[in-house]
Amino acid sequence: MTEFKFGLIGGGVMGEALLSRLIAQKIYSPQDAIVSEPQAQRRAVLQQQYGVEVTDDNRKAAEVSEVLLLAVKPQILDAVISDLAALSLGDTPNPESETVIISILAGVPLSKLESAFLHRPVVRVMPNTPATVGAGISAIAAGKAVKPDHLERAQNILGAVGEVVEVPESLLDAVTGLSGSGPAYVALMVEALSDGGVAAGLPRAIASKLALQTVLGTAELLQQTGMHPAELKDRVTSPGGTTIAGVGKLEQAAFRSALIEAVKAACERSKELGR
Ligand SMILES: NC(=O)C1=CN([C@@H]2O[C@H](COP(=O)(O)OP(=O)(O)OC[C@H]3O[C@@H](n4cnc5c(N)ncnc54)[C@H](O)[C@@H]3O)[C@@H](O)[C@H]2O)C=CC1
Ligand SMILES: O=C(O)[C@@H]1CCC=N1
Repeated sequence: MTEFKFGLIGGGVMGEALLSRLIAQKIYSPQDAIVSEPQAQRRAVLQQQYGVEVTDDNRKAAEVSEVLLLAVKPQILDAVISDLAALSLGDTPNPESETVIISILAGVPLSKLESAFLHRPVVRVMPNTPATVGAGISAIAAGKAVKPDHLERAQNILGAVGEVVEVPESLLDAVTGLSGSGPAYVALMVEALSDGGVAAGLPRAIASKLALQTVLGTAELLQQTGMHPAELKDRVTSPGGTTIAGVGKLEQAAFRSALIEAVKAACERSKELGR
């Protein structure tokens, strides 16, 4: 039997985001990766695009993997667990050859995964879609059976797609509400800024370019200088000028409160999904 090293269960949006970067960064070669995905069309895309082996049999992927990444929706987890029930998953006294299970499922607690996978090493992770271009950020929490070698394997994988922070598991729902879901909030903002530019008379292509680069450049400036966002806002707002007129409108529309509430709502939904 072929020995794979990286098994992906669920070749959807986030699974592909991680897979694509791991292959591009040569963390795993296509021959060392296998994806289990029930949709034939998705299997064909993944096989064609990345040269990986594909299957519709979760057990096949799990059996041959040193790292098994679970990337299905939380609602599908029970089906996956029953597929993988009783698999030995590298059952060995040597922790180095034991399969590490990495779950990126929003909300699903380590305790559920550990009891389903017979106390195997499980790492719970919340990544985000900028992982596709190596600009992701993942928060990770290690399960009880995770040894340093296992954690290193998980960190190597996530480190290849962006930054990694370790947090207590109790904070992962909050992470989900902020950085896991955050790319959608930022994408809405870029789209709305572009719409604003069009409303003010700019051609769409120029408005979109200005909107995107403004978000990118502002993030870069804050990161490189370590400046507090409030200080940057103060620097941009000239007395009696244009920016304070715009900021006034944002405050009137409760822009900041909307973002705070969005993060809180997504955190709550993550908790619900885990119940
Ligand atoms: N999309 C995102 O930005 C992020 C998603 N996540 C988590 O990643 C997981 C997947 O989310 P998405 O990629 O957005 O969803 P998705 O729906 O794009 O991908 C899920 C994939 O799993 C496949 N699937 C369905 N049943 C299956 C089964 N029984 N066995 C194997 N595969 C099966 C589906 O066909 C689909 O391709 C979720 O648990 C989500 O919480 C985490 C961080 C960010
Ligand atoms: O929307 C979701 O449920 C997933 C988890 C974080 C981002 N996407």
